[in-house]
Amino acid sequence: MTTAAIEFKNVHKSFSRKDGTVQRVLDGVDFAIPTGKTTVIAGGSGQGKSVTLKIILRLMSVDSGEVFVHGREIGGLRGRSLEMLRTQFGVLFQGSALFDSLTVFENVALPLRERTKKSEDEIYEQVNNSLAQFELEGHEAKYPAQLSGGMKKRVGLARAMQLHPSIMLFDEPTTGLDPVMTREIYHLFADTQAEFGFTSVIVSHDIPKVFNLADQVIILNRGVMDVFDSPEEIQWSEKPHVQEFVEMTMGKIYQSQLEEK
Ligand SMILES: Nc1ncnc2c1ncn2[C@@H]1O[C@H](COP(=O)(O)OP(=O)(O)OP(=O)(O)O)[C@@H](O)[C@H]1O
Repeated sequence: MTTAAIEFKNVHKSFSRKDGTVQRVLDGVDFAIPTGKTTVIAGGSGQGKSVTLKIILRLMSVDSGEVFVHGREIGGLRGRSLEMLRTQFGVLFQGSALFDSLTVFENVALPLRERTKKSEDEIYEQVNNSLAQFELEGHEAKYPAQLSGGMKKRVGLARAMQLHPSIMLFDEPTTGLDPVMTREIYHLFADTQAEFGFTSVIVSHDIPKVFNLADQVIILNRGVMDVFDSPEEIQWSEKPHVQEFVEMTMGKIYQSQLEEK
């Protein structure tokens, strides 16, 4: 059996509130994200999706339990080992996180300038190839404010791909996009993944659209995660916290299926 790209074993994470109470965000979570596949982590607002991503990147530590990336437990990593861990990830956040004062070219070139010893000629060639691949030719001198929402996502994706990550993390990647643009961006993710073969983890509220992409869906509700291989499996689950999630979201799924017809 191949090693999972990411694995959580009995992970707990709580926060102390000002009123002295404790908020349990992850309450003994177990899951494995298979290498080279697409996993969607879905859950309502405030259920701990972003916390999960921060734990994976070791931007946040766990209270107890273990987290493995490509079979290596990451809790004890420090300094250079932690840096090495993070270079395995490409990240695309909600707002694309582009630097407003940098052009498209400079934004995409940034990881190469900061993290590699490549010459300017090599950077020029690699970035231009990427811009062509992500259909951004002719826009290299533009600033983020001059781009559409979909173009910003493409620039963010091009930048995230520069160091050839083995795992891509997408945090609500289609926020602010209309349905047509959303579909285009998800196709682009799928095509890019097919070409580069990375493991894809998508955190999203956008349940109907992402289900089409997912090899596996993890539902996060009330501190518990459940893993499913298909939307049908989720729908027929008898677990109360999954049913609660289904009630909140499935109406939206049917609505979207009607709209597609
Ligand atoms: N550093 C922190 N200190 C205290 N509480 C935190 C911290 N980070 C997150 N939380 C709390 O943990 C809970 C989960 O937060 P998280 O951002 O992971 O939710 P989410 O599922 O990503 O929600 P959304 O979809 O709204 O972004 C929230 O109630 C949040 O207030």
